[in-house]
Amino acid sequence: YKNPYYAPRRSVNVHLFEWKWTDIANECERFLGPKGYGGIQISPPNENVVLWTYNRPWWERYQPISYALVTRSGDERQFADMVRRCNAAGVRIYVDAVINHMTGEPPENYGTAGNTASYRDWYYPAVPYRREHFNWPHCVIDGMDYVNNAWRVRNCELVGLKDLNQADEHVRNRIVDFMNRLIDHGVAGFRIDAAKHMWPQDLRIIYNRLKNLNTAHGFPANARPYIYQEVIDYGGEAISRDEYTPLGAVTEFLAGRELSNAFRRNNQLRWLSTWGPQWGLLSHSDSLTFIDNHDNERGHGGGGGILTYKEPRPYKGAIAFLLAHPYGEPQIMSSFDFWDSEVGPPMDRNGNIISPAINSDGTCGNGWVCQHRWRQIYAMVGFRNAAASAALTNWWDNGSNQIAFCRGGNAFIAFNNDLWDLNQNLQTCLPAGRYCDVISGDKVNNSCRGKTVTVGSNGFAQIFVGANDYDMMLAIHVGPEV
Ligand SMILES: O=C(NCCCOc1c(-c2ccc(O)c(O)c2)oc2cc(O)cc(O)c2c1=O)[C@@H]1CCCN1C(=O)/C=C/c1ccc(O)c(O)c1
Repeated sequence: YKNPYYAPRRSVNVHLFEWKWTDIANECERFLGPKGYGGIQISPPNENVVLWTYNRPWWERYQPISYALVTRSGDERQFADMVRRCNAAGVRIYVDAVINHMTGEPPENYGTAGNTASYRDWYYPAVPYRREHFNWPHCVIDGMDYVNNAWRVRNCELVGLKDLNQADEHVRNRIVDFMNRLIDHGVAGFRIDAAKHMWPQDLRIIYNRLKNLNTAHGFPANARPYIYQEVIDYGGEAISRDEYTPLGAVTEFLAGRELSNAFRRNNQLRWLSTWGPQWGLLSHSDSLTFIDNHDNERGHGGGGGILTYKEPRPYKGAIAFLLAHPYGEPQIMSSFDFWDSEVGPPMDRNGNIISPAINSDGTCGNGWVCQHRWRQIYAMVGFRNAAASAALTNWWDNGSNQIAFCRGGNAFIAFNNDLWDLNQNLQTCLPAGRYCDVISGDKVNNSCRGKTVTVGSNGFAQIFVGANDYDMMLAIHVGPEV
């Protein structure tokens, strides 16, 4: 970093949903590293079922066939190259681990059509998994089980997907071998898909058998993989995310729901002055936060009403708040454009995924949305890095939807979601000087493409955010973004 005392932590993750490994490696070097992103969640890297009958839906990657590292995103060599190049660019790789289940009905493994008693001996020969490695007797989770039968949610099939028995030593060892091979390649951690559907005590045993991170990739000695567990829990279910927080971090779905509500004006922004555990959210160190994810951007996961790229202005506002506030470990969704909840990534007629095109203005084409390349979003990554561990101070609000706060002496942000202008002389907590509003334009060679803010010797500045400005926030900060 330019100022040695100033070591902002890179912390923001981006979910490069359905991206190919070669494209990710390029994106690490040409964009994510330079912009200060901390990590990438990649799509499941292991072999999955091929569902042409549904025209290659996005969720086919959540139906494993084996733990071979071969998918439409690339093969094991390309995977290893991506992890090496991204680590070298300062961007960590987190693997979406689908270890609760395998595929739906394994058509080619059936003895006779639908007669479950005649499964052939080998189910998934490439692992191998056999009949005894799955939960029996056969049962499928139904809606009411989520509310009143924790046992069935764990031991029955999620939408008919063959349900592995993680209490079985052979199953544990196959899963651990798979995850340790990824750790050998240099990954920094895992998203545990469908964690709610596995017993915490089995997960604890599996996590404890994982290797320390690979020091050959720049991790300190004895570093443990960062684990964040997908537990969709809006309350009212038989299973609580609190069963999983002793094991690792948990996806905090309430963050996206509450901030979507607030930035849709269903709740005034002023109430966000107490944002964090006081809102019933997980404790800071347990909480992987996001506005939308691959599932609820399509309306699944019971969220509904979640802000997505389809409503850009409030979406950018909600993301800016998520990144400006010190609470939680935030993750940005980076989507492909979709028109129905099933459609998969842009592909050619042979089913090969089409790479994102990078336009001259830095945005993406070929059907990729690339939210992580939106100026208002990458600017807030730089803001969060500059804010580092500084506390939230000097909260101001106008009693409704105009708010502002400092991050110590490092950064200042103001939001206006009211229907009238914000025009106030506010304490920015920053040293005197001229600052670029990084939301309205990039800072290029010490000149501002967007608004300029002059901070006086008392830290105060005239802050203007018009009700009809292109964006609803203004953000300034000191020091290097990365
Ligand atoms: O209508 C569907 N599914 C039923 C409603 C969503 O239920 C699913 C949940 C789910 C939903 C709500 C919960 O409270 C919960 O504990 C789990 O988690 C999954 C995890 C997987 O790895 C694979 C899946 O197929 C699912 C799934 O279908 C369509 C068709 C099949 C896949 N799918 C989907 O919609 C696929 C959704 C999906 C896929 C991957 C995910 O990580 C995820 O969270 C959802």
